[in-house]
Amino acid sequence: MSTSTWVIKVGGELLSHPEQTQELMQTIAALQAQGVWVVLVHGGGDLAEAQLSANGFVSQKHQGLRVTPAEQMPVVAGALAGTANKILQAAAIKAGLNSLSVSLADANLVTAKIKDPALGLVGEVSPNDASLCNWAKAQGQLLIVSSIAANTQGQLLNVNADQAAAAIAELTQGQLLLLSNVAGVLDGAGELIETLSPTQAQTLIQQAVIRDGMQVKVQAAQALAKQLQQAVVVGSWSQPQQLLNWHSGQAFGTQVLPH
Ligand SMILES: Nc1ncnc2c1ncn2[C@@H]1O[C@H](COP(=O)(O)OP(=O)(O)O)[C@@H](O)[C@H]1O
Ligand SMILES: CC(=O)N[C@@H](CCC(=O)OP(=O)(O)O)C(=O)O
Repeated sequence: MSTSTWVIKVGGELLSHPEQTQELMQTIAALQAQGVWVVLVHGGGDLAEAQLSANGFVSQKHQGLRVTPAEQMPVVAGALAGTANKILQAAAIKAGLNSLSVSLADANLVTAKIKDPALGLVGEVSPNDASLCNWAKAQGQLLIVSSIAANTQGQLLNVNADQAAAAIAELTQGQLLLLSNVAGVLDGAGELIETLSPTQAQTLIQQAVIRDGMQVKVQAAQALAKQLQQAVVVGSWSQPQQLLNWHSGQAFGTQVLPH
């Protein structure tokens, strides 16, 4: 059986739904049995927000990205590379999956640099070394990846998890699925957009119909779709069964098209 690679990204809100988290892991086990190797990239924005607030910090977002001053980085790294990453690792173990939970800073997966000093320690990443991925794929190990990176100056960087997932999909030449707390990209009337071309996306962003975190998501999806010349799915994590249906050819969510 030939093995295909899927990079599935889940937004942090999933972590507040343990039953759905478990269902997702069971679905990943079923996909693996059908010859799909999965990398699970995760967010954890809600958790980071809660931990920052518990530590007396006020956190701000700029165009969907969390401004991350150096003094807030230990808390953000703890929430994302620690709590969120290991909650998912534990859920994978419960589902009987053989898995390894790491961050973008591990195994030279990516190179990272500061995106814009005005945003603090927010990182921008490019794919680098696929050795760990190749090994994990050969072993049939699920890889769980948090979006904490490090630059060559030894600074931890906070990377938007959709951008992290796009870099890992480029690294592995995998199919990217960005799963969030909404059915997909919605139009001005709140209806699901089934296919989204670059021109349509540009218009909807200009009209602020696509905004905040969804704008970052759509732009990451578009860049990757163009790079790999294949559609990227933006859908919901609430019905993991859709992933199995998708494997048998049934579309769900929004297909973000390369052209
Ligand atoms: N056009 C749109 N369609 C769907 N969601 C949108 C749109 N514009 C903005 N959003 C917001 O984007 C959110 C998803 O992005 P984000 O919060 O970053 O999710 P995640 O944490 O899952 O990556 C939605 O819950 C919604 O509030
Ligand atoms: C720079 C930046 O915005 N980093 C994000 C990383 C986590 C993330 O993207 O989480 P979700 O997928 O749950 O939104 C943050 O701190 O929230």
